[in-house]
Amino acid sequence: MATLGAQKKHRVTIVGSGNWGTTMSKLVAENVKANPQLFEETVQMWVYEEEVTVPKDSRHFDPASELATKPQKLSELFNKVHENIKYLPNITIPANVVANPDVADSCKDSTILIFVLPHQFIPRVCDQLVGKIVPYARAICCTKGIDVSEKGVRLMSEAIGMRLNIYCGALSGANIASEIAQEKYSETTVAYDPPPMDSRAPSPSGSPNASQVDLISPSKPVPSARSAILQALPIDYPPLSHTNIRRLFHRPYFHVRIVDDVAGVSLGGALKNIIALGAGFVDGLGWGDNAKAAVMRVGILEMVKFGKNYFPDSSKSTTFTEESCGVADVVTSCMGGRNFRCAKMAIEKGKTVFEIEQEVLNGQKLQGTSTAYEVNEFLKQQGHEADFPLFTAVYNILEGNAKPEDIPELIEPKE
Ligand SMILES: NC(=O)C1=CN([C@@H]2O[C@H](COP(=O)(O)OP(=O)(O)OC[C@H]3O[C@@H](n4cnc5c(N)ncnc54)[C@H](O)[C@@H]3O)[C@@H](O)[C@H]2O)C=CC1
Ligand SMILES: O=C(CO)COP(=O)(O)O
Repeated sequence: MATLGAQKKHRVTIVGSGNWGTTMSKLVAENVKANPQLFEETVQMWVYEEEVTVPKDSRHFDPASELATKPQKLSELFNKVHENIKYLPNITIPANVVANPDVADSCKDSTILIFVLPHQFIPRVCDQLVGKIVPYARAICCTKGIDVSEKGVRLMSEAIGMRLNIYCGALSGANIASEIAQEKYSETTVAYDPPPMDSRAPSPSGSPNASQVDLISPSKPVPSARSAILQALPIDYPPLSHTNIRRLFHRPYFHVRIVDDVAGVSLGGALKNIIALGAGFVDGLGWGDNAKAAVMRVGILEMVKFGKNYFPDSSKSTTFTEESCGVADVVTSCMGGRNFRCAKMAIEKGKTVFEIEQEVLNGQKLQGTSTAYEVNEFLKQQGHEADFPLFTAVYNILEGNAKPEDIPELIEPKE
């Protein structure tokens, strides 16, 4: 690891390289370059390897050349042309992002792991990292989804943190990746609130220094199970204070607000994808903006209720209303998100959302479909399906048990 005198620098890995993952690599790479006292210049990006063929109109290759016609490994092509031609075409990514197809190698020695994978792949990828990362690494989950099992519901940040024994915060907001990649202004919400650590790990370079402690809310009790497994960041690293976390993500075109409500931020991102499917269904029927607004209103109420009911100690309803990760993300997702667009197209073309996803997304993944199933499985476990009529209606439409035309009746409060 590179050092600056006695001070080490944080090494950053982006775990994921889809549409948002690659966009995240761009903005983080710009920020590590702008903050060389805090971060190593090279940003690793784990690429789920696949063979790709360069599009005929690619700006990088002569269409007649062998490279333009022969399938190539996505990671190798990325490192050659500094563009993810499959998941974020026509956007140049800074040269300090290095694509790496080996997930353990990409995360080795990194103190900051940024997870940006479709949520269904998170458990398997984390399992490959167990025992392969530095024990005091910190993670931020930019994935939108939840983790449901017979034991109940967990945030993706919890799924990551518990598998890897590290602290994991969350980043979520009204963030359509292609707009951010083009440096169009948007806001986001970062929740970062690791439990306070009593002291920093022993360091050869000196005793713990209060100004460098990376604790954020000293007033919060440390849950004993978590404090037992979490390791303090060694003193010779810059603290991961809110200021430094903000330096990692904030750009002139990407404004960051930091909060401590990891549950609220994570739930907003996950649940809005179900609402966006509902909005797409009514838009696909040609019912117009009033119908869409009705679906959004009911969806927002269910989102707030879900947090209150199932994460009562950790989520705050104000996060949904005041921060980008709540109502604002519902709005943008119901106007231009992939879940909205695919649900709308499914109704217009008389196909299922799953078929449309395969046909039009070129490998990108919807998160609303699996989240609707996961939320429904959890609500069934609780016997609470009727308390969340929109979430239940979206699930039933996906399953073929209800029609989009039934939505007004399905979401009407029952006597
Ligand atoms: N694209 C967007 O506008 C935004 C996406 N997000 C969230 O970020 C997360 C990641 O989404 P994107 O980066 O957009 O991905 P994407 O949907 O564009 O791409 C799918 C990704 O999954 C990878 N993949 C396919 N099979 C895999 C496997 N078996 N194991 C591991 N990876 C595999 C592909 O290589 C690709 O990188 C999702 O939870 C999404 O909701 C959040 C904000 C904005
Ligand atoms: O999360 C997003 C916008 O904030 C992107 O939503 P989609 O996955 O529906 O495109």
